[in-house]
Amino acid sequence: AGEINSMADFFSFFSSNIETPSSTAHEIDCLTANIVKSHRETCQYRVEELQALRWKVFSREEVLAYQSKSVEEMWQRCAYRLTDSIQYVVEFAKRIDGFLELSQNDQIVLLKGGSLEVVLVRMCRSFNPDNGTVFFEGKFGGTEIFKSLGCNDLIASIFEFSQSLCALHLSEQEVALFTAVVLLNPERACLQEKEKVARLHSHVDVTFKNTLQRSHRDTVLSKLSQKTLQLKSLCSLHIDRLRLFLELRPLLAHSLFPPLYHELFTDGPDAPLE
Ligand SMILES: CCS(=O)(=O)c1ccc([C@@H](NC(=O)Cc2ccccc2)C(=O)Nc2ccc(C(O)(C(F)(F)F)C(F)(F)F)cc2)cc1
Repeated sequence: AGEINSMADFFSFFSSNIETPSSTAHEIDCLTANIVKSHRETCQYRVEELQALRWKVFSREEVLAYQSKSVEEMWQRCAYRLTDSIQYVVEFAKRIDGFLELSQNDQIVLLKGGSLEVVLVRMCRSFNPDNGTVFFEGKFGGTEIFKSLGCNDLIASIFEFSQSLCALHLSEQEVALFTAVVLLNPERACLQEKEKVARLHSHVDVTFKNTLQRSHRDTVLSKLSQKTLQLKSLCSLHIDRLRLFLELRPLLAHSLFPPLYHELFTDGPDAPLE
């Protein structure tokens, strides 16, 4: 142990031995309120809006029209839609207390690694489990409208994932906390201040677990950890398919996709998120 021969030693000894105080119940309640508020402000469509639109299902003709579109056009439409949703996730992240205090690099690492995962979790709110349809370009359609993408396995897995997530009947508060936990993942590669992200993550994780336990939904907790693994593989499958698509069309890539989509999902030269 360091000898205390001077005031400097005393302060260095003393400061290195203060336990970082575990967050108080008050801090946790503030964080919960902040995350739920941030989600509500950036969720893109409210659940009530999406449910009120469920009756709007694509007609046979509209389905055929989608199926006769080129691969390029369908990829472009999905990329634009996803980029739209990702912008809202970026805004959600920026409103989480502590996120903007992370280094710019770490903010980008967390968004590159987690934004699509958060979109796919949020997307389950626009999924109708009764007829297996998702809200896309103004109406509800099944996997058949994405046929010309040429990724039926990816689409099928995304729909299955949405179906299984719907079965958990997550409340908006649970979606807010779960997506914050997914986003603030300290295990993302290349984080500069891993401990800082880990502290933020643990605060949200504790909050999320407390919320579920208080509402006697502990079983959901065990299912969600398995969902997180599925989410990881789903997103890497999505990104692999995108890369495959882009590699076959190097010229199209830049003209076809919005810049943010490109920055997040290809390893092109990194540019800071606007
Ligand atoms: C994610 C947040 S939320 O639940 O609020 C929310 C849900 C659905 C959409 C939906 N909004 C539109 O369509 C916009 C609009 C409306 C009217 C005319 C034209 C345009 C939308 O974007 N769906 C949608 C489904 C599926 C996809 C897949 O790419 C994926 F992989 F994500 F699931 C696809 F592969 F299934 F296509 C990608 C996108 C937006 C937000």
